[in-house]
Amino acid sequence: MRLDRVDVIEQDAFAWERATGGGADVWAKVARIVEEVRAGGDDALRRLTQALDGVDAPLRVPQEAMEAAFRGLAPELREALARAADRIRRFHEAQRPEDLLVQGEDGETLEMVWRPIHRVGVYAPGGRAAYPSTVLMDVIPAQVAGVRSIALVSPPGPNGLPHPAVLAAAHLVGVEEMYAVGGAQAIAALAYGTQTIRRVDKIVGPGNLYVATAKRMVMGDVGIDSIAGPTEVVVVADDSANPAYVAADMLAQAEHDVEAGAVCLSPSRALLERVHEEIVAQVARLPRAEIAREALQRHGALVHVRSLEHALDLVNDMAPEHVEIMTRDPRALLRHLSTAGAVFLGPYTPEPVGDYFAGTNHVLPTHGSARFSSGLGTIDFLRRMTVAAYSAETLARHAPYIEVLADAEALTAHREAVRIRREE
Ligand SMILES: NC(=O)c1ccc[n+]([C@@H]2O[C@H](COP(=O)([O-])OP(=O)(O)OC[C@H]3O[C@@H](n4cnc5c(N)ncnc54)[C@H](O)[C@@H]3O)[C@@H](O)[C@H]2O)c1
Ligand SMILES: N[C@H](CO)Cc1c[nH]c[nH+]1
Ligand SMILES: [Zn+2]
Repeated sequence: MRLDRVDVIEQDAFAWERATGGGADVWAKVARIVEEVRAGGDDALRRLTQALDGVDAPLRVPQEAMEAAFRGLAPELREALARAADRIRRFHEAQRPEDLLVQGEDGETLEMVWRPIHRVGVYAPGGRAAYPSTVLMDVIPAQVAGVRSIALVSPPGPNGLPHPAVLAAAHLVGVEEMYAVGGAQAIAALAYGTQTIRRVDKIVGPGNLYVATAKRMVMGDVGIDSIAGPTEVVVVADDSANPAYVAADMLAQAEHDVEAGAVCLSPSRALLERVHEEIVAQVARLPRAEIAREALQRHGALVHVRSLEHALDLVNDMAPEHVEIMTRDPRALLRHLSTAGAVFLGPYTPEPVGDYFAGTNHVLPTHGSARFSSGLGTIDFLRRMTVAAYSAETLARHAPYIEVLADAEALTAHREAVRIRREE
């Protein structure tokens, strides 16, 4: 999107310039970092932290540092974090899935039971901004699921420790294991382990392109939640929308990162022109104006669509992280919407309510990965197992069919494992 003149484009000309998801350069750089950590362990981690974060910091964050940061927190921030934590906990408790038991017609029982993952690594970003809210979003669902071992990583600031608000949030939710390391090197350490950091079973949490690319690279050796990279918002608005609200919400995501994306789709050209004016006026007042401007220039668009239905078709193709619907009847459009990380309905549900306080999770799939994955939730920290139990009578009833199927695959030992029991 251009900011120096009104820039509204037609639907047919729209191709979303979303963050590339890394590209060959980022992929190659991240591959080098991951290999360096695998081969060099703690020494490599500290070398990379020195090179990329400009500080040589001990890896383990002492418990006292978290406690001291919590004690030093401004009372209003402490209260806001505590209230947000309660709300996030309640919504994630409500997500706990039930075990399933099916009593089969031949006497067998078939179950599906949920078990927590043993050990998870969670990432809280800390490069361009500090994210204490992400500590809550990562850690609380893991605790609700019953995960026994949680390792939190976040990049160090100039004093060698993560930002005080991140440390304080970690103390608030009872984190016992934290490391001052960020970027791709932190993801590699969690995936493969070092002398200090024990490897985990799954890594969750958002981050910049380096973090998101590293998660893609280690996936398979370790579980990951989703590709939660640079943030994105698509606002679907009609002529009843307030252009100042639309602009404010686009800027709220654009200020995260030059790779962030912000798009408005509307059948009203007049609204889009007003949104453009508002963006130009509002961005100038932001401390992070430079980041927001660059993000909008790279990945921003105001798109004139044929109808609201067409707007939703486009959204379902884009599969963005966040969708806001600011129309006369937002709920009526919801049933046409299938593919987004999180949805915010109506003029009084700006996306930052979900970033901080509603109780829904702000760790969400980006770069089109909402096509196949969802935002972080309690279920991401659980595994399911099926359980089958037969009696002798049940086995006798099923054996003829199993034996025929085993013969068809020429797997004689399979047939014998069943037949041997029929002869008891
Ligand atoms: N999708 C989501 O759910 C979600 C939620 C919150 C935040 N986010 C995103 O998280 C990101 C936070 O980014 P950030 O940069 O502020 O913090 P970050 O912690 O993700 O990244 C900082 C780290 O990146 C590494 N790094 C920086 N430049 C590098 C380079 N040139 N080469 C190699 N490594 C480098 C450094 O190690 C640094 O510690 C933003 O893009 C934001 O939009 C996404
Ligand atoms: N909008 C970001 C991605 O969902 C999350 C966030 C954290 N703090 C502020 N915003
Ligand atoms: Zn945000």
